Amino acid sequence: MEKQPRLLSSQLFLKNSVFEVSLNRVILTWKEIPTKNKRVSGNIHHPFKIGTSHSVSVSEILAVQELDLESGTKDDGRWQKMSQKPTEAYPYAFTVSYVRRARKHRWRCTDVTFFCPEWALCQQWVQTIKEQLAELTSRPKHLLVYINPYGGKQQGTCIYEQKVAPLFARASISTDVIVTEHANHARDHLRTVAELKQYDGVVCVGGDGMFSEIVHGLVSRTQKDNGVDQNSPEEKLVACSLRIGIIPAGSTDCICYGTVGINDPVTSALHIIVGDSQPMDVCSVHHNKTFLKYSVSLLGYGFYGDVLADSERKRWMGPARYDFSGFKTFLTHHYYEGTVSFQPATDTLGTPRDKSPCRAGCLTCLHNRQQYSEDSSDKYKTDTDFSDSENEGGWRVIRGKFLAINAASMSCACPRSPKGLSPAAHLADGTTDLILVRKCSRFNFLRHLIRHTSKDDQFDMTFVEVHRVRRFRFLPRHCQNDSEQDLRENGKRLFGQICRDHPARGCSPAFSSWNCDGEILPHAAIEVGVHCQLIKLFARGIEEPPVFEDVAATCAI
Ligand SMILES: Nc1ncnc2c1ncn2[C@@H]1O[C@H](COP(=O)(O)OP(=O)(O)OP(=O)(O)O)[C@@H](O)[C@H]1O
Repeated sequence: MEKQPRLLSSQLFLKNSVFEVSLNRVILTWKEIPTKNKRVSGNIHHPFKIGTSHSVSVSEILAVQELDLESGTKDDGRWQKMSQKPTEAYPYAFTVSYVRRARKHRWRCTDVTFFCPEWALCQQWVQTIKEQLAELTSRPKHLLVYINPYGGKQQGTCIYEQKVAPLFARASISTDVIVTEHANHARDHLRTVAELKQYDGVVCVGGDGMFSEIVHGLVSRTQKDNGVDQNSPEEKLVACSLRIGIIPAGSTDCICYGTVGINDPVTSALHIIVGDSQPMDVCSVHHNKTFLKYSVSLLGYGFYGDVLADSERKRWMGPARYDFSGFKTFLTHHYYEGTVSFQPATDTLGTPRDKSPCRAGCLTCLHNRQQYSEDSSDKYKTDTDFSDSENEGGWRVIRGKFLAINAASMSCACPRSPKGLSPAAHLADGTTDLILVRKCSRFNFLRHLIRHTSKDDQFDMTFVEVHRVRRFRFLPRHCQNDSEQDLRENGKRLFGQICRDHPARGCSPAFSSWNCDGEILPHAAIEVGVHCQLIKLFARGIEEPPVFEDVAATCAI
């Protein structure tokens, strides 16, 4: 890294020792100056403990504040007692609040207080650090916050007020807070009346459903403002300029887990404050040239659609409904016939079978984003006259009986399934991983499901195939010539008809439902296109754990 010129360097007092403290544009360091006694004993007994050195990246400093040693420190509008006694030689002090990495991707806010011999020096430090922070233009200053008071364990408001708002205040971020009053309140507000120009980002306090509302509101508003027709599947959508922050307060918080590595409100708040930016792909889902929904994580037909449809009918069971419906759906073992057509992602780095997952600063996403920009304009427009042959115009067509058809636009990892549905899927490479699970025995399907939680490759099975794609379509067998005015009615009719016609067939219904990021779609025949990096999150992707954490974990084993 290029050596940065020093902005300030002083000997300051901290925790009973004098430290050499220095600041450049990138880093603040403080290194203990060894005293004579310590040096002697250190050389003999603790050669590595002497002169302990700490450093913090300027981009991860939240705030700096001068302390009033007479009466305490003014923090978040409240006066607090000094925890450290000043010495006579160092009567002035300032506190730097910064991000400390804790275990398992957790971030915490830590304070360090430096004592200065002179008032002017103290002022100079505070001023210089403030100037450096002011130059970090990616940091938000004014945010629009939506809180779902009913998400997860109904703790959204409390989580925001107790854990997040004090951190925002400390970092001098102002907010306009809206507690939602009904479902789709946030989506509709964003889409219509929100004065977006005055904000640097939108924050949702809730779960994946609430995040989906924000995505729909923001993406729709951006298209409306730019005159883009969402109903046209071929239309290239305009990327949203505002970043989205997620404070996890839902039941699963899959998106937060997959973009930060942990569901922890304080960690997420700190990622927002430091102004992180993680682009994300968004899939648009259309039926019959009509826009249905956007999806950022999972589109699942068959198994995952059936589990969701069944669990929706059992809301009274609480979170246990997912286990119950999952088990029930596994036992029913329905398969669905249809045609899947897809446009494979060629010229892209990476495959769904890669061993390395998408991580912070992912080079695959960076490379594929460039590739996408270069060739998306023609690819998006050439396939409107798509025909149903085996390999036409770069499209592949597969007909069959499927237990599950899943499109994972990210790994879909969550605390329950840390690997996720497609462990090597990327957050922002302009593709989705299309996983086709063909009809097989219950035993084999169980083996496939179990592999999602083990180290074994869930795609290494004869009845499973996975393709990295830019677009795909699905047409259920029994409605290929159907206008599908009411899928569910047709499904019921066909289901009855098929059962009458083929009593020995096991009575698999003709249609499943699409599970679109946890919501049921009203149609089975859909067309899906991936829009590369359409949105940005206040996140940085999952960071590789520091080496010492790995070593510690290995030692623990
Ligand atoms: N004030 C409200 N009253 C009722 N429903 C709301 C309100 N605000 C938002 N919602 C809806 O509640 C649904 C669920 O919320 P949310 O995603 O926050 O929690 P969750 O479902 O418990 O978590 P997850 O989606 O992570 O499983 C969302 O789809 C959202 O549209």
